[in-house]
Amino acid sequence: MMPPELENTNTSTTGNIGTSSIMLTNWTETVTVHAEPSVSSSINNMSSCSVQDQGLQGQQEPALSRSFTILRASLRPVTLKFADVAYSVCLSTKGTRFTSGEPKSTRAVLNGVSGIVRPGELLAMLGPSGSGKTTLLTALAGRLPGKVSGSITYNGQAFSSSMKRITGFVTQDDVLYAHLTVLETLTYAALLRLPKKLTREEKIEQAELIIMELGLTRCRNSVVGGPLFRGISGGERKRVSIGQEMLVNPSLLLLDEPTSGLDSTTAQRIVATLRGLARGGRTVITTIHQPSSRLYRMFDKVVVLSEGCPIYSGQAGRVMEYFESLGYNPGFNFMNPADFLLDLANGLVPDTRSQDDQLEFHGRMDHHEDQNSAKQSLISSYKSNLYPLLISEIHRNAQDPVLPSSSLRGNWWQQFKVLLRRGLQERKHESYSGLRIFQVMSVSILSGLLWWHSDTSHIQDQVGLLFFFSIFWGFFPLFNAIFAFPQERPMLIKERSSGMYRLSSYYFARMAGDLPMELILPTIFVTVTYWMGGLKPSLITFVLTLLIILFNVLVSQGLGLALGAILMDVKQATTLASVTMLVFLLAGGYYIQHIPPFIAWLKYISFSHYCYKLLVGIQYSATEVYDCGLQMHCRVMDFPAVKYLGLDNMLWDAAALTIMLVGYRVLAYVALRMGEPH
Ligand SMILES: Nc1ncnc2c1ncn2[C@@H]1O[C@H](COP(=O)(O)OP(=O)(O)OP(=O)(O)O)[C@@H](O)[C@H]1O
Repeated sequence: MMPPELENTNTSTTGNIGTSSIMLTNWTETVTVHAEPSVSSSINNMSSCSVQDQGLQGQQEPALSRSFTILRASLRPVTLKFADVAYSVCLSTKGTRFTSGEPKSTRAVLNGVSGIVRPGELLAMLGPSGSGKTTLLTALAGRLPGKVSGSITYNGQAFSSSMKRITGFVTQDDVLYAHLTVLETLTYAALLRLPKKLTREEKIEQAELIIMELGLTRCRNSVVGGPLFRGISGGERKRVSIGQEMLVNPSLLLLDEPTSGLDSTTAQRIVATLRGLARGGRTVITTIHQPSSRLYRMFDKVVVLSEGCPIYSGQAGRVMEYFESLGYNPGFNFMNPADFLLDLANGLVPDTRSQDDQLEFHGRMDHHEDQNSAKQSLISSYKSNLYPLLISEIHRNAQDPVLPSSSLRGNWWQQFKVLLRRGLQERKHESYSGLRIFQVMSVSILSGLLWWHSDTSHIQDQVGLLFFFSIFWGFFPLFNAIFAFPQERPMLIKERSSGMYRLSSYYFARMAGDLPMELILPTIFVTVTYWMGGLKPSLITFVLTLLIILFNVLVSQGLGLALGAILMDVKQATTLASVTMLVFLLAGGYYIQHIPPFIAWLKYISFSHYCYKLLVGIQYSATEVYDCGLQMHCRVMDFPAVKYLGLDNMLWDAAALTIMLVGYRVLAYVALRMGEPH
């Protein structure tokens, strides 16, 4: 038996591209492409066969030609080799009602998988559901948490940050911003990911080209949509996800089930596009569930998995020959090779004693023992026939070009600006929502009416209004900020895993993006309630009151961001925030003035306490008096609620708030950084 991998040792790169004239299917046209005779030359001459070029051929615009030249220069051929890849997951150790106290166990998800994919090749991973395709793909993308044993090399090197930047990874679930349109989604991706040598206009033009290339023109201005409101269709979402990765012109492109849920024509077009991308000098790997024979013919190589073990790894076109040589024959000629492979991976082997009788073949489906022994036999055939040759090929010292370290992204400031603009656009519905404005306005008018023109003769009421300011503007921003990071987590993981931007530029853009609304609403609130409530009619006191409340808002927002980033779970974070705010409310110094000493320290960790103290401190001067009954005047500073606060050293209170402002935000950043997958 001639092993499929070795028979074509040299054809995978040079042969496939070299001699054939390939048909590259575009969404709008079909172009015959003549490929070049070697990988290096195919890359140098990529303009003749790359996908982007098809759009360019018709347009010939100088800006596009320039951007294309830069993109072409940024393409680095990647030879991916993986040998004996194994991966296990820890199963739950908790004793449940069904598994009372079972000892800790692990489960092998991948076991000894090997293969080679070269630039110019499209490799498909096939196997039944749960056979480990996604796990293998994630491992090859350098994104699998935990220890992966065996070796995975990219041009002979381990996965690195420069490799990360030239790798595109399309996950099975589309992670996209719901409120952005297709054009906005791809434009922001282009602005963030394309080399800094390109101008802004050139980057936008690349996004337009991808839209044309993927047949998304009709829906370019439609919003993507999410679970709560409808947007573009599932197939269009999938194409937008693929487009986002295509935009970076990745040298290595990995896709998890890019065709699932699509009609056969759309699926065919997507695979044709992938094949076109491969022929442009890229290394493309995809998992696929049930490809039609039309699709199957477009793959160069396949890896077939059965319960995490390989039963085949090599040339797609030689698969039938290989299994026939082992004595497995589908029985009829027109069977889709993919169906045959999936049957084999499930242990459903045709009965060789009566090959014509397909009823017999399917009649054996229920025989688990037979299936298991068939799988074992296929795995051992792989080990004895394919594995040794594959391993010697993997270890053969081919001249794998070393990847130069690249820094293609824009600088920190550019990333910050793009992320800020994208964030503002995505969240404008939320930030400027009428409901939120109504909520704040109604509370401010209602409290203005309740405290209508209160004066110092009702000092208890006035102090109560100041306490209400500190508490309301402690709660409101805290609960808004809690959602920020848990909601964005999938997007953050996806984009950070591909090295799209720095965490700090994202973090500062997120904070800056939230600021306008976080500051405008309390400003309106305080302006309305302050003057309606009859507080000191002094412009300076009003401005200082406003500044203290805005400061309090920022501290409270920082605490919300930190809780969200640490727990990354909205439910847990809101529970903890409610308890915290309740403690701050009670320990703030308004409701209880005789707190037992052993718990009185609580007020020192409460930002509402400091805010309240500062508000009272600037509202009343040391000599101010109030009408305390029987036509007597008492000093405000002697009023029990004010006296308890001790207003002598307010600089310390301002310093405490400043420390909290910085501390909570640093904490949020550190939590985000530590929560990143390594
Ligand atoms: N973290 C994990 N914890 C427990 N089991 C896991 C974990 N990761 C993977 N598995 C198991 O490993 C097996 C392989 O999963 P994987 O998602 O790679 O399969 P797949 O072939 O991609 O399946 P599908 O085609 O249905 O997407 C599955 O049985 C899955 O339940």
